[in-house]
Amino acid sequence: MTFLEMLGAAEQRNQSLLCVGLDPDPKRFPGAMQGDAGRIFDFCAAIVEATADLALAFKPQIAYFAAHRAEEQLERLVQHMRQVAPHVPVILDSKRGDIGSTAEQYAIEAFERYGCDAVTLSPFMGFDSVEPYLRRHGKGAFLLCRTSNPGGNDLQAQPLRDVEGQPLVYEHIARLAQGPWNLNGQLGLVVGATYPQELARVRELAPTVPLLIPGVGAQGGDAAATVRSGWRGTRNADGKVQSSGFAIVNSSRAILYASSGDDFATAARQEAERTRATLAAAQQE
Ligand SMILES: O=c1ccn([C@@H]2O[C@H](COP(=O)(O)O)[C@@H](O)[C@H]2O)c(=O)[nH]1
Repeated sequence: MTFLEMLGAAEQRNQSLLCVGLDPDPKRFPGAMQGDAGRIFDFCAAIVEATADLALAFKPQIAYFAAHRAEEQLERLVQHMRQVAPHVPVILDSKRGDIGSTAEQYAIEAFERYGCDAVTLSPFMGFDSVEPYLRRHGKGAFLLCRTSNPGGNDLQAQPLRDVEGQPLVYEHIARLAQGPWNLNGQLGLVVGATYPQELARVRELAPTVPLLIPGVGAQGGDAAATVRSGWRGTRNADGKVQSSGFAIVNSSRAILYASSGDDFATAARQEAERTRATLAAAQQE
């Protein structure tokens, strides 16, 4: 199964646009786990188990593992996801971007070492830095396009004077992903929920690629506006997904730390259910 086939199947099965982000910060762990980086696997596994039937995708952010020398726990976590949620694709958020020979190694890291289905990439170094991932049959890649942070506009909203029509940088990235760079048909874009107008513009320029959309929850992005701007699927009269719109709406901290008590997994499930329902309601509008 390709990444996009997995995504479509997960959307149907879990009736969800919600990506559960895994950003484990031991300082925020509950009770006896607090401050213990050796419990990263246990914390994340509990979240995965609690949300396996609610998630369209899982997105571990590699920095939260590497910072605590917990790469081996990330390996175990992805294996655990395959056991308890084999239908949910895993997107490694590592935002890699380097020359081709180094990119080959990063592709091995994402797809072989960790066994993920997709990876996030910076397009800043150009096509040859992205190509090694695109040569992987069925594997997904998401290019940073219009990111959710305030500084995203510093570079991404600059006009490209030498390119026809003088598009903004993020508009150019969207066109490349929709067209010439999309070698294996599995390329997508990262666009922040915090900028719904830019999200709508990216969707206009790249109507069929998957959009990974962080920024709802802790960053305050409007979940309903995100669906209106970024989702292009359809539902039948019963409300079931008919064709996938490939909007993958990520929330990390709001779900992970919904409670600081021993009920953290139950609270995470409730927050994931709430967010999934908000997204689903907007799909009916
Ligand atoms: O533009 C971007 C790209 C990536 N991220 C990542 O998504 C999550 C967001 O976490 P929240 O707790 O839901 O705010 C995090 O891993 C970021 O590294 C992003 O926020 N914006």
